[in-house]
Amino acid sequence: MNVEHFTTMTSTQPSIILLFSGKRKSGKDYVTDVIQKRLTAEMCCILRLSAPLKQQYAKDHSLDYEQLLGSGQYKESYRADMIRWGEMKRQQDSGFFCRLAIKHATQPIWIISDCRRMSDVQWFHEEFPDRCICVRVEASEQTRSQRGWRFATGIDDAESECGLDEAVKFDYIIRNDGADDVLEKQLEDLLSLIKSREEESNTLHNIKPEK
Ligand SMILES: Nc1ncnc2c1ncn2[C@@H]1O[C@H](COP(=O)(O)OP(=O)(O)O)[C@@H](O)[C@H]1O
Ligand SMILES: C[C@@](O)(CCOP(=O)(O)OP(=O)(O)O)CC(=O)O
Repeated sequence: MNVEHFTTMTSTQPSIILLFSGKRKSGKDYVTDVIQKRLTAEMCCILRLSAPLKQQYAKDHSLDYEQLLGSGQYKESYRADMIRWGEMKRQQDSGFFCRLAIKHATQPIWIISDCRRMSDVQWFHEEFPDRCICVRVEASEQTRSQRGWRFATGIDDAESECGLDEAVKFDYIIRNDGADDVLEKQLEDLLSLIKSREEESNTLHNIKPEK
């Protein structure tokens, strides 16, 4: 699909917000990177709820922020305590990390690549009604294990990994077990859904696309 099909919004308000979730090593970062490249950096930005969390946690504990953003063991070493700290902050203010994550976003299409809790999804639906698309990335435990996942008690059986397992109506589910052709077909379908929803959003919010 050519990105020319997507209108360029003149408003600083997003026209579409893609709320991604998925288990560890399901491929959230991989899939969202591909979609953002297809939509171009001018049209679409990836926003991580974990980024402001990791930034503050790294500052408070004199840790390497860049390594916490990575996918290695360094991050895993601090995951449990970051979860604990993050949940404490959310209990005080459920939108705390959401507001920080979107603070500097200017593109018309936002990808929130790491939703984990119902409070994350609810915040975006309440702040941006009719503009959210919920996407789940799924992979088998075998595939996830091949990508380096190992079950961790207190993490893989807790809210951080299970908070969106039920009671969420996903608009689209991406099966990401490694077959490139299967993934490609799904990405094309999702891009079509994004286009149609963006057109609906423009109409609903009466925002005229640039000529
Ligand atoms: N469809 C795919 N094809 C090839 N590699 C993939 C695919 N999906 C995920 N990966 C790889 O698997 C690992 C985990 O993916 P990642 O996106 O980091 O998962 P998550 O963000 O859900 O924890 C990464 O090394 C990533 O490059
Ligand atoms: C404390 C966390 O924000 C850490 C999230 O780190 P990542 O988003 O890097 O995790 P994966 O990519 O799924 O492996 C989780 C939370 O419950 O807030």
